[in-house]
Amino acid sequence: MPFAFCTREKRWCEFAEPVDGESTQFLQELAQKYNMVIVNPILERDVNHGETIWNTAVVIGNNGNIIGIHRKNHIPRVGDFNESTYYMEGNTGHPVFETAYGKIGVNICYGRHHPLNWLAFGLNGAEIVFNPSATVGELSEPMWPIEARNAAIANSYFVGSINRVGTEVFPNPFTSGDGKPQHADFGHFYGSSHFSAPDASCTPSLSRYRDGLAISDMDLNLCRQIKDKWAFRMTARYDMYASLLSEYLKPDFKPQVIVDPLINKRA
Ligand SMILES: NC(=O)NCCC(=O)O
Repeated sequence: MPFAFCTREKRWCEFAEPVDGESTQFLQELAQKYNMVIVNPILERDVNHGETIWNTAVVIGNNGNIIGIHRKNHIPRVGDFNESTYYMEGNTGHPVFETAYGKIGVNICYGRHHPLNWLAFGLNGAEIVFNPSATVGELSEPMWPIEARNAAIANSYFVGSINRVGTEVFPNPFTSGDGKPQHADFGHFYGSSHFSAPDASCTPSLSRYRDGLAISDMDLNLCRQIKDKWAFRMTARYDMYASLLSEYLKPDFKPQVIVDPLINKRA
């Protein structure tokens, strides 16, 4: 489907489909035929819950079976990414799917800006986290080579960064409350898909302008080897952060700031 969430027009909901809908069925056949695990990002319509719309990744096993789903946790409210008009934050947590080829998680698009989102897939044992994205150059390109690579290092797993390629123009111009004149062009989806590894290595990126297929070997033993070497999990001090977060969530939270009693002395 077009990445039409910029428009806020509800007609694009017509593209929504159930988890086992047309696109999943199409990919189920391919998964079985080619012995592949496939991540299928869809606009999900949940008919059992009042037609709720979600941004969902369906994970299909190499026997063509649906292993499970993950719903996007963090919904952007930036630039033309008016996705909150269509769906709410996901309710599936941070599932890791144990497949024939490894334990995989899916951090959907804007979730890559949230280090705790990456962490949670790691805590659940992910060996590869895929980040299917639709993002444009003007907004996020400077961040693109950094965030996933950093997540791979910090969490001792591989990351697959996947981005849409090309430009989309919509029938009706839209605005996004950012002072820019109305426009119908969403901007350039800059592709640049690649894989990052826990040892900080990274594959070359695919093109910014053409569709492509990235094929990469991944030795999943590297996840454990890097954990043994760097011990990030063992040195992480989760207890300290858990207690800070639980304090932070309280309405009467006071930031731990110690003011220099002499701060104004030279004024
Ligand atoms: N689709 C989506 O979540 N895009 C947000 C933009 C970004 O995170 O770069």
